[in-house]
Amino acid sequence: MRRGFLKSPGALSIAPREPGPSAALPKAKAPSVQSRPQAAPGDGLTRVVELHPRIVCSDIRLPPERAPHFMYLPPGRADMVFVDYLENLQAMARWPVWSQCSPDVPTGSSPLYEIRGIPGKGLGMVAQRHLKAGELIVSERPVYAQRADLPRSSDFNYFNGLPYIAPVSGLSPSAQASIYSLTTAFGTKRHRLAGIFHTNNLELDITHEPDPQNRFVGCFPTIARANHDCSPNSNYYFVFGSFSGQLRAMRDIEEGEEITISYCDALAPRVERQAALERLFCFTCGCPSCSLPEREGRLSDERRARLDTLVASIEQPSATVTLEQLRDGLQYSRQESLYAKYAQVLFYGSGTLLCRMDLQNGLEWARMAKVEYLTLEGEDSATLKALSSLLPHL
Ligand SMILES: C[S@@+](CC[C@H](N)C(=O)[O-])C[C@H]1O[C@@H](n2cnc3c(N)ncnc32)[C@H](O)[C@@H]1O
Repeated sequence: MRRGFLKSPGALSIAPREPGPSAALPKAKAPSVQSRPQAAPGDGLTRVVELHPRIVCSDIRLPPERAPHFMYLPPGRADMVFVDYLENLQAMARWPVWSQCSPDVPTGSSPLYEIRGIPGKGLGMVAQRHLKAGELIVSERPVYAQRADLPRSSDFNYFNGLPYIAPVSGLSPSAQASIYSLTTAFGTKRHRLAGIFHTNNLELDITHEPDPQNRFVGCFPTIARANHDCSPNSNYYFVFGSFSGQLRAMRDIEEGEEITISYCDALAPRVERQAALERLFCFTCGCPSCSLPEREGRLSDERRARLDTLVASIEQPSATVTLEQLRDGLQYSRQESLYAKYAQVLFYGSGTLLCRMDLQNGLEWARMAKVEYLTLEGEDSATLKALSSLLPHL
């Protein structure tokens, strides 16, 4: 099995990403310690490997180089736990980011948003005042993070929760409370911790390699409260350098409006989006795009399908699309209120135009892409930085 080695913060991805699902806050009643699953079932299988920061082997039956280990951060505290191979955790422990800042576990309160009940959706985030496009709504470290595909013994599964019980049980009480306050979409079908992480984890862009075995996910207690919309108004972005998740308004959001992100492939047809949301998050999407009447719904699907084809094609350096087709892509993204796609069309479109020496349009599109990525991802945007270093004069 290929082992991805973590790079120090600062390694950048230039590939624009789609946001994934979200995470949550501790405000509401966290179950009492007594009602939480006890760590006992996994205890006989764990072994402390290092003390500062604390690294624990989670299954001593596996060869040490293949066994998942977990590490508590920042050193001396346990606000976050990371599950990965030992070698990667040891490399990560040396990152300077852990001493640069150690934000408290978020409390969920903010003048920008309120976490409250949303009919038919459980809790959600609601803007407490007008939020401007590009405004940072939440910035937080994950409380739990892991390599997505780790080898496990057959008795470590979703039903008994053994992959999660021991790592979570060593977290600080506030970090544990923030996890246990989150919702699970899977009821009794999965162990509560497995259900919570499967419902709330978001992708962490830790490496710049497009290698599926290097996928990482993490749980952000506040961002997790953002519900889904197929044309979301905010964007989740992982900032590798500070190891934090950020939620930003992609457009102006009115006071009282729900703050939403996308959990699925926004360009898939409506039936496919709905099937994926049912399967992965156990809800039926009733967002405005999914609630369009038959004819408008079909037109929306067509625009998204054309946008999908265009984006797939301009991601290739040898794309042969016309300026007219690129402009159509911008129009479809605007019509579907897909701001992340709008930025992607500008970014890849600028590359396509520059490649065929259309300097005037290519540079203008690159300039517009910078503006969009600043709005979507802020100044730490890897795409923004890549554009700035390639075209510093823009
Ligand atoms: C990451 S959580 C979002 C926060 C969650 N509503 C809560 O109470 O903590 C994902 C879960 O929220 C609910 N949810 C999210 N978006 C929804 C939507 N558009 N319609 C209905 N339920 C939704 C589903 O139960 C889903 O499994």
